[in-house]
Amino acid sequence: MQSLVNAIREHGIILPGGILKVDGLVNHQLLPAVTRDMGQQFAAYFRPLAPTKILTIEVSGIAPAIVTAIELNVPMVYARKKRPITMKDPAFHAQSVSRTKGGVVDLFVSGEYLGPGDRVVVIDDFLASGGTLLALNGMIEQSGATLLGLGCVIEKQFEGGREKLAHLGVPIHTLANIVRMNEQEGVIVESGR
Ligand SMILES: O=P(O)(O)OC[C@H]1O[C@H](OP(=O)(O)OP(=O)(O)O)[C@H](O)[C@@H]1O
Ligand SMILES: O=c1[nH]c(=O)c2nc[nH]c2[nH]1
Repeated sequence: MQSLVNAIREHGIILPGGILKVDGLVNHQLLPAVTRDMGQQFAAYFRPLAPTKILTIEVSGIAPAIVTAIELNVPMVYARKKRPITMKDPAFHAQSVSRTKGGVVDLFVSGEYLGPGDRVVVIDDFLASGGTLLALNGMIEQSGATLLGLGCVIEKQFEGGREKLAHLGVPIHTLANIVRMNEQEGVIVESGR
């Protein structure tokens, strides 16, 4: 997705620990044209699979997930990191590691909004180690829903997450791919795959 690649080149900053700061377009500020394009790209890719629901995780997955859900005209559900008193049983639970805040994070999805009839596409902002997508898949399995595919805005190819998700046997679609990044070369980014 060329508009995204251009925005990463313009806004992306390499931080210690292999973190790419893209707060200017994904994680803090959102750009309307680029965000709208994300939804159109994901929708075009996943529409033939006939999903009935988009699943993501708060907070940075919500924007790309909702624009995709709007394009596909299906509901979007986001996993919550703290269980609210409004969430009744059954609720599905998993854990992931927060890459930008550190520590283990609890994830909760209510059985009211995810269940055996659902055909689910998961959308998130980053595919890095793949741990977060595995955690989301764990909740899909608990619910009895069917995982159809995984979509992420930015893939960090050098972290190998795609390989760790291959056993799920579903298509993985990303919109921009960070091939590598370092002080000497900067951010080497290409369109996703
Ligand atoms: O493939 P992984 O190694 O699991 O990394 C990807 C996850 O890391 C980030 O979560 P984080 O909790 O840092 O950020 P957020 O609160 O901005 O969503 C990002 O939003 C993804 O969900
Ligand atoms: O802002 C972010 N930058 C990253 O490099 C990253 N990797 C996983 N999650 C991430 N979030």
